[in-house]
Amino acid sequence: MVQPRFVRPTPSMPSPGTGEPNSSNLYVANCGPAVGLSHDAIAAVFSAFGEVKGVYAADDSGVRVIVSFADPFSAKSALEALGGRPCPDLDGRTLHIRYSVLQLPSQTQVSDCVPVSLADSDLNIPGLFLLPDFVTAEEEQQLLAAVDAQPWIGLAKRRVQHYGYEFCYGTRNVDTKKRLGELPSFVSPILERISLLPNLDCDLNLDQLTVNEYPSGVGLSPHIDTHSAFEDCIFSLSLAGPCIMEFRRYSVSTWKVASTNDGEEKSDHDTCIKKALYLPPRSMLLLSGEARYAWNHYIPHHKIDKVKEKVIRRSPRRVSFTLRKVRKYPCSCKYSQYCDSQKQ
Ligand SMILES: O=C(O)CCC(=O)C(=O)O
Ligand SMILES: [Fe+2]
Repeated sequence: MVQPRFVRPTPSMPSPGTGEPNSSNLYVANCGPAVGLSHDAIAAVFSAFGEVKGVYAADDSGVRVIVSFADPFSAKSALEALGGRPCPDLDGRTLHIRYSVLQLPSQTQVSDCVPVSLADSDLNIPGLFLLPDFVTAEEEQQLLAAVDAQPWIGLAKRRVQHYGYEFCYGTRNVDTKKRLGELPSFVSPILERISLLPNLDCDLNLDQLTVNEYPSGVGLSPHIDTHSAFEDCIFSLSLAGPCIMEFRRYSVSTWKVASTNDGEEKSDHDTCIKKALYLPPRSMLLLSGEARYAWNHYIPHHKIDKVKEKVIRRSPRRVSFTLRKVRKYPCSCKYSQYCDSQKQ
C-alpha cells in the first residue's frame, strides 16, 4: 500500500474558518513523534471530532502531520476547536492547523523508500543489535500456540496482549501501581536466554511483556518507547513473519523545541536520518542506549517490502513479543532532548 501524500493548501485555496470546510484532511503543525507525540496519540485526540482514517507524517520534520478524517465536517470541527490554542492532551502544545489536500499519484515523490539492511552493523546505530535465530522453529510454534490460547485485546488495526503491567496507549505509559502479575511461564526460556547475553549494562529483570499481532500491511507509527515508562534495553522478538523496521533520528527532536508563531520550523530543520532493517522471524531485536533513547522506531504500513532489490510480500501475520523493565524512578539518560522525565 502506498501511503497517501497530502500537501498544505496554497494561499489561493479557501482559507480555514470561513464558510464551508474544503477538505477532510488537516495539516497540523507543532506536534508529532519528534516531540514525543505518536501518531496514535494524535489520532486519539482528533477522533473526538469524528472518524479519523489515518495520521501521516506531513514531511520529514517529525513535527508536522496530516490528520485525515472520514468527512470534511469533522475536519472543520477539529480545526475550529483545536487550532491556535494549547492542547492539554498533546502536552499543552499549541497546534497550528490548516486544511490540506490529497496530492495526485503523478505528483507523488517516491523518495520515501529507505534502503533495507540485513545486518545490524550496516545501520551503525549505537546500541542496536539484531540476534537472528534467537528461538528455534519449534519454540516459535509453541510461543504462538501459547498466546493464541490467551484472550487478545482488539485495537483499531492490530491485536495485543499485556503481561506484568498493562501498557496504556493513551499515555504511552504503565501504571506501576497496577501489577497484573508475573510474566507467563511460556516466556521463561526467552528470559533465561536474555539473562545470558554478554556485556549488557542494564537491568534484565524484565517484568513487562506486550504481544503484538500485526495482520499483513499493518505497521506501527514512529515512536520512542516512553523514557519514564521503561528502563534501558528493550527486546523485541519477531515470530510468524518478518517485518521491516525503520529507525528515524529527527534533527528537531526535542521536548523543548522552539517554534515560530505559526508553528513552522525553519527548513534546515526539516530533516531526519532514516535507516531500515529487515527483522526475520525468530530474530530478537535489542534496542539499548542511543538506539533506545534517541531513535524513533517505526514499522511502515506496507503489504509489500523491497529488500535488496527483492520484493517481499508480508506474511499474513507477524507476532512480536516486546519485553521491557518498568521504570520506578524518573529517567536520567543523557538524551534529555528526547526524555519526558527531563522535560522542562
Ligand atoms: O512489534 C515490534 O517489534 C515493536 C513493538 C513496539 O515498538 C512497541 O510495542 O513499543
Ligand atoms: Fe516501541
